[in-house]
Amino acid sequence: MNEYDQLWQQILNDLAVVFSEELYIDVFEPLKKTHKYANGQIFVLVPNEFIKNRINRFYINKINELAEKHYKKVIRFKFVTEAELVPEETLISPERNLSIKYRPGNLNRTYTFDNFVVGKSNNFAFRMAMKVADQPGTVANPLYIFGDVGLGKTHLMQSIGNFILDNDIHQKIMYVKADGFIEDFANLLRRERMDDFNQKYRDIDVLLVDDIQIMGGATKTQMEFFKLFDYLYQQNKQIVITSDKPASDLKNIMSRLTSRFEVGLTVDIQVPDLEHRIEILKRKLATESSDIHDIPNEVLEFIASSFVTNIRELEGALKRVLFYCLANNLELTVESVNEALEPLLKTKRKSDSLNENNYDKIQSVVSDFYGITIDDLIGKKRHSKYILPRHISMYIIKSKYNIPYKTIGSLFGGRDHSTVLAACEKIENEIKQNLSLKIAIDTINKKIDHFTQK
Ligand SMILES: Nc1ncnc2c1ncn2[C@@H]1O[C@H](COP(=O)(O)OP(=O)(O)OP(=O)(O)O)[C@@H](O)[C@H]1O
Repeated sequence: MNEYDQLWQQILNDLAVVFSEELYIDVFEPLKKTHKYANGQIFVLVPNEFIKNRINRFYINKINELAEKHYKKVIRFKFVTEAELVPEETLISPERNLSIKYRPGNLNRTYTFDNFVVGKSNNFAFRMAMKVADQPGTVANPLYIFGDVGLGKTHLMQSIGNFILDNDIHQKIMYVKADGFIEDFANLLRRERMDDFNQKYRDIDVLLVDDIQIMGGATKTQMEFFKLFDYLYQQNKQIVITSDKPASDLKNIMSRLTSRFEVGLTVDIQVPDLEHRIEILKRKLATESSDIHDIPNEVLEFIASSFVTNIRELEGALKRVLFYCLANNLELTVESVNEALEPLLKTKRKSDSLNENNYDKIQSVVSDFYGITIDDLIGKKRHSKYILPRHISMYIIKSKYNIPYKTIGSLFGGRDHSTVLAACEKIENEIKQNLSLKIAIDTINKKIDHFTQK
């Protein structure tokens, strides 16, 4: 018996106690085995629509609650009839010629909830994404996911699409990067093929738009996107958007759009801590097709400590280590891994130390400009003569280097993510209304450019 059948058996035992014998025999007894497991869902085959509807209407919440109790992880049960198990391939027209990796709607099938490693930094985002996928269009619309580069926004967004498609293969999902949308819209203007455009974007159930910040400045595209957004929203079609910043921070995106983004639910993904990064490495290692499936802990720790802020880089480092050690027949030790990663680490060290020097320079230019000491700039004093320069320095570091808010916080005496985020937002908003502040920051920026280019 596999683990999903075991879990189902435990749930059946509980259901037999919770419900009357008559009901149990009618509804649950025929459902002996699970059919398959995919992307966080266990499928159970039911004999007919009647039983399926009965379970979905009255018992599904209890079943999922028991599943979480026994399994200790988020998992869902899905009850399907034989007729619903149409193989996906039969629904794809041959001319679409989709590769094995991609599914209808431009979805990358490798991005699933299953292989998304959950930790403190992404737990809330993950849970909300699961809820949205479970009940598209009803729980949170739009779902707005933001976070720094390479932290799993696309992965989570596409997991939603894959989950919905696993549930109902007839759902029409459309995943698009914002630049793809801009291009489609430009083609539409050139060829005046509004019907094609509308069919692609309006005749859908779920819209997933990645990296919305790229739409900044593309005013006509934004106007078209605004119309599309309203059209889908009015019909309760689920919309999911990702971005590298909160909606209120988006530059050159019209406010009627950003305010729409804020109507739903905003979740963020932070930089994972060391333990979480090691867990990600372990899970990636298990799926790598290399012969190496076991790496000493100290080696994993070494890799995870060297690549902190971007999971894409972390994955790349692991791949390089595996190839390098296999090709050179090396044992996986910290020394050989260091050797394998040396070229990557060298470039990283160079750019990190350049940037670190530049953060110092920014702090020193700002404190000079306002006639305060660096200690007061980064310290805890709450007087306004220190607070404004402190906030300005944080804002300038974020806008120049786009490093995580938490990292900026560490440059200012260990302040947390939300303090830095609030400071950056405050300055960003004030610049719009306060001309003298804008002039001051322009002047500071010129001085910084002068020093950092030396
Ligand atoms: N929690 C996670 N568990 C497993 N893999 C992850 C996780 N987070 C990110 N990844 C992996 O890291 C890589 C980068 O993730 P993804 O492309 O989703 O990041 P992103 O935030 O969308 O980046 P960008 O801002 O560049 O668009 C992907 O291969 C993804 O599978």
